[in-house]
Amino acid sequence: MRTGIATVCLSGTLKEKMQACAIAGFDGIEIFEQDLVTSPLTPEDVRKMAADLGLTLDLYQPFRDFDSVSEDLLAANLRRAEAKFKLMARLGMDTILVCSNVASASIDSDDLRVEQLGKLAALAVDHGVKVAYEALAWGKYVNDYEHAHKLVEAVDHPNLGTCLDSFHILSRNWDTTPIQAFNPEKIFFVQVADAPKLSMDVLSWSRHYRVFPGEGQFELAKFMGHVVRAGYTGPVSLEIFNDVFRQSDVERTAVDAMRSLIWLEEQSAKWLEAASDSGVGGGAGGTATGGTQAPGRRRYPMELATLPQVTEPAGYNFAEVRAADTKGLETVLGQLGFEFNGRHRTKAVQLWSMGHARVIVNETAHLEGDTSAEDASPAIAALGFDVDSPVIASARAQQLKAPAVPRKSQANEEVFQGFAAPDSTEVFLCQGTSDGTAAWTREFGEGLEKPAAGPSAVIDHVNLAQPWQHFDEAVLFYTSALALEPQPFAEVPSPTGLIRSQVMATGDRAVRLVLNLAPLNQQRKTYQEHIAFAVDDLVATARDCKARGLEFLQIPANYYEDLDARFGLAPDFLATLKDLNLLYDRDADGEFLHFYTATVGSVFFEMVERRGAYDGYGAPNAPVRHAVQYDHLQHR
Ligand SMILES: O=C(O)c1ccc(O)c(O)c1
Ligand SMILES: [Mg+2]
Repeated sequence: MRTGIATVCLSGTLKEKMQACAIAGFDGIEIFEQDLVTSPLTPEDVRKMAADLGLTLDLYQPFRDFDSVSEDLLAANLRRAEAKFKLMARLGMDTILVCSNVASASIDSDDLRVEQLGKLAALAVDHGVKVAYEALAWGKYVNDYEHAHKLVEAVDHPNLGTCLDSFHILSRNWDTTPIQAFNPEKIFFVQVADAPKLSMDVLSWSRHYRVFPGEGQFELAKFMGHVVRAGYTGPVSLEIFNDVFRQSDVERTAVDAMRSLIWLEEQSAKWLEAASDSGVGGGAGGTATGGTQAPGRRRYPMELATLPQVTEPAGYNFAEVRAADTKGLETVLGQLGFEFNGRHRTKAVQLWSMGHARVIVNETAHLEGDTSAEDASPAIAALGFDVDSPVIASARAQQLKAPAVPRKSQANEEVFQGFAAPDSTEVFLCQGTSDGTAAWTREFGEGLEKPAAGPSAVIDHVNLAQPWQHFDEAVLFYTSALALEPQPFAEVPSPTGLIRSQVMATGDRAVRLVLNLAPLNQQRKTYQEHIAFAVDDLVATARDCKARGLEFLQIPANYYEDLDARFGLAPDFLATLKDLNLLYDRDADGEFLHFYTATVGSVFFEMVERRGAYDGYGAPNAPVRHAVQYDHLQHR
């Protein structure tokens, strides 16, 4: 699959954008007109720079408001087009995107459009240009890709084809199945964009909320499957208008973009395989030679590369918290009922466990070198996940451009494969055992081969605060590299604003990772993150914790009045909840009891009990937690 990206996706100057695209490994780019118009580079400079960087210049865009106009306007539009065709010759580009008219269209006649697009195609021949006509979702008369394609077919000119843009198609809920019957020679270009499903006008949605594939909710693998079945072999190019990407670090965004295409390529191949297995659709493609598909699979002209295959992780192996001064953490873990299992033979780390929940306390400060007080305070540094094959999972992550973080180790010590997540949390790939133990724990203290005695517990979920500019990147990262499935996101009110909360989970919920968008204007170090442990009997656990002197997050009395109003709880039970600062939720699936500890550095802990098939996180209680924590921060 040939990869591309429109310069409009990225921040910086045209030169910076082009360099970032080359570094990220794109085959080609779309030049968004404004990036050229505002650039000090001559078209010849751009052409040379692209050649030097190994980038093809695949599409010049956009050319607006051409069709459906009066005679006078058509003449002006053709003159305008000719100027762009000449410019393209200097750039060494041969394809231009013409989008359907949104502004000056005054005549609703397909016959007229066929005539006018025919004139444009005839002019294009003289300049060696190909015109890719795109139906904008908000086009005045042409806003449906099948309509645009029908016009192209009617013109029937070798220099006129269509541009398929997944956003315009999927935002309108158009069925993509007809694409597979398109003549591939008439598909001049394919643009892919994902988006969260929002209910708003489609223009604003498109201009501000597009995201890279895998970061939104569109069925892009299916869209691509239909494109591949048609027999299309041209570039698959990202065109993402997004307010955040446009102000984020350009090289980093380009890598995020590339990751999304690598992932989409794999997902498209999988979709095709599954669809042919289940006999879904037929399609026009499938006669071609070449391709990297495994034997037995249907072959298509577009080659789709695959990745090392991973299944979802089986569970958390450990969570690691790092602090220069570990006293506060040790105290809280002890009060929660964790057992200290000793220090590592060679590293400055401690192991604490409770049932199958393992917490590593790393005694080295967060950053090496000059460490500020905040960097030295406790923070979640790493997560270990049980996977079938750490080597395969690591290979996959690295092919998805995740930076590797090899863990230093000595002879006879388990070597963890690891990589850095977008928020710099280290993700380690471990091999769990069926009884829930971990072999590496023998490297600690006296040797710990069986789970510690005491209450059974597991890591229920981990909640990581994500810097605002990396949130979408993180969703794609955990989806693509770790096979976690994004759940519908929620917005939680807090005193510092609405906090976007996105659960990433395995199908069996053995791994639940909650990504919270940290409020604006806060440094990473002041984000609060937490690890939640599930126990069988929360009330008993809370009583034990209280007896050991644990500092609970204090829940306001108003909360319990509201709880009683909503659920009509038995007075004894309500009194117990209130006495122990427990929170409660209930839905059709079951009940949820939980409590939080006070915060140490930027970390706090949660204990939960899930009753029945309760699958949530006590969402109605989250605003209470945020408000109390905010209050504490103000007074500390
Ligand atoms: O928002 C727009 O105007 C616009 C322009 C060009 C495109 O290819 C597109 O998909 C949207
Ligand atoms: Mg487009």
